[in-house]
Amino acid sequence: MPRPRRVPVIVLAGFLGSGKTTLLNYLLRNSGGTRIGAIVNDFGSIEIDAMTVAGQVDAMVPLGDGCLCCAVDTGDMDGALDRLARPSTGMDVIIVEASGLAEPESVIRMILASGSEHVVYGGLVEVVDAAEFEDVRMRHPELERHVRAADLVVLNKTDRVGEEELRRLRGVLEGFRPGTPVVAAAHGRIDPALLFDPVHRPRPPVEQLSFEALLREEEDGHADGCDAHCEEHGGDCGHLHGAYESVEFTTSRALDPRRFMDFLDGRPAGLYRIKGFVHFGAADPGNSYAMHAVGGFLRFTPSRPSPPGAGVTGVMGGADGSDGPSGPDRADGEPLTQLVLIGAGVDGEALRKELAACVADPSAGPFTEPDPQAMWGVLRYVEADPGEGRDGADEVPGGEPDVELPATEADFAYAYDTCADDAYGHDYDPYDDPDAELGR
Ligand SMILES: Nc1nc2c(ncn2[C@@H]2O[C@H](COP(=O)(O)OP(=O)(O)OP(=O)(O)O)[C@@H](O)[C@H]2O)c(=O)[nH]1
Repeated sequence: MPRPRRVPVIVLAGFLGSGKTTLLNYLLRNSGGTRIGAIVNDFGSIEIDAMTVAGQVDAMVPLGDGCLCCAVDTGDMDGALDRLARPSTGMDVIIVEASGLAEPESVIRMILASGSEHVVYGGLVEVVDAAEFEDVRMRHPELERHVRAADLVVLNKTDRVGEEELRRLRGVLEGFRPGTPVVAAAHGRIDPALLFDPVHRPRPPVEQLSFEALLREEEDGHADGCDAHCEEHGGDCGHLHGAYESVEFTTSRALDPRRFMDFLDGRPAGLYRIKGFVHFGAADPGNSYAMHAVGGFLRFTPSRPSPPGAGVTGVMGGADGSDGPSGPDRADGEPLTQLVLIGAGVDGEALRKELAACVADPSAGPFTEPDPQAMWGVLRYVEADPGEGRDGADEVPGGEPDVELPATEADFAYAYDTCADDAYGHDYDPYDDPDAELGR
């Protein structure tokens, strides 16, 4: 009897904010005819990554809160794999996006141990943030182990470092495990054939997987999720997520852009990652923003309106034809602000209070006159979605965003364009530019 066709399962890992979701979305947009199923594991109960991926993928299963690698009960993962891989779905490949704090080896072990006869482990892709790698590995040397376990290393965010630094980093990464391909990329734009067509891969990942290393760890008693191990070690299992906590913040009321920018400017050093969707109500009624902070990096991306009828869960339901980040909405169609903040040694309660203090004055209704000046602080960090488009056709950094700007404010549009032109400069300040000040 012929063996059933088995769908390769690729693990996409990398530290917080390194660009996993960006890369996944790029692959989804540029997959040609390949049918991709995605399993997304968010660290934090608001599934921001899942929201960003849904709508672009053939089938997506969010695995929700907490680190996949900690799950003692692997039933969710098994169920998701089996559902996505069963022959009736016609799936060609499944990508598991691990949380930014997951132990990739644990996730791999889960896949290897899967009871599903329809899947086969397809390799580990480790995404490395070129701009943050050295700082992060000083704090978390275990990152080196993650890179060593990879079958393909994507050195992402190359646009944020100079050529010399890039060469140096490439050397460092190649040195961890000589022979493992290191691919440089900006905005996760790698050749999908590196992942989807094992025949054309530089090295077949399944062969490259170090079963021995995994088995050795298993013998060391650190293989079935980390909970028991964590307990034994007083909560410190050496896994990255042991030191981190996530804080969620949701409000249906608009944020005041000035207060919110003050909050971001003064964020505590341990608060490494913030992601989610923000709306500023009267200050900018035409737009909601996807926002990302990674270390000192901050970006707002105008998000597309949710598809009609998406309701409270936005685009979480799966393929819906939209092709960009789309924020969550309340049942009445008004946008929601939803943020996940992830950090080490942060005071969650204090952060929530500070964010609550950023809520705009309720007397300013959602659609009163826009206040362009209030938005200037935000606009300094706005860029169009650079991952947009297929095959790089319209992937001009800082290109014209596909969103409606406030029609009443030509000045606002001018400031917006000018900031967007400087999307990668980080230091453009409309306050310093007399020409930009009122768009004249
Ligand atoms: N400049 C620059 N920014 C990038 C690049 N890749 C991703 N980003 C931005 O980095 C931020 C984080 O990217 P994500 O793809 O969400 O990172 P992630 O690894 O999925 O994040 P977590 O799931 O929180 O771990 C977003 O603002 C991205 O637009 C890149 O190559 N260059």
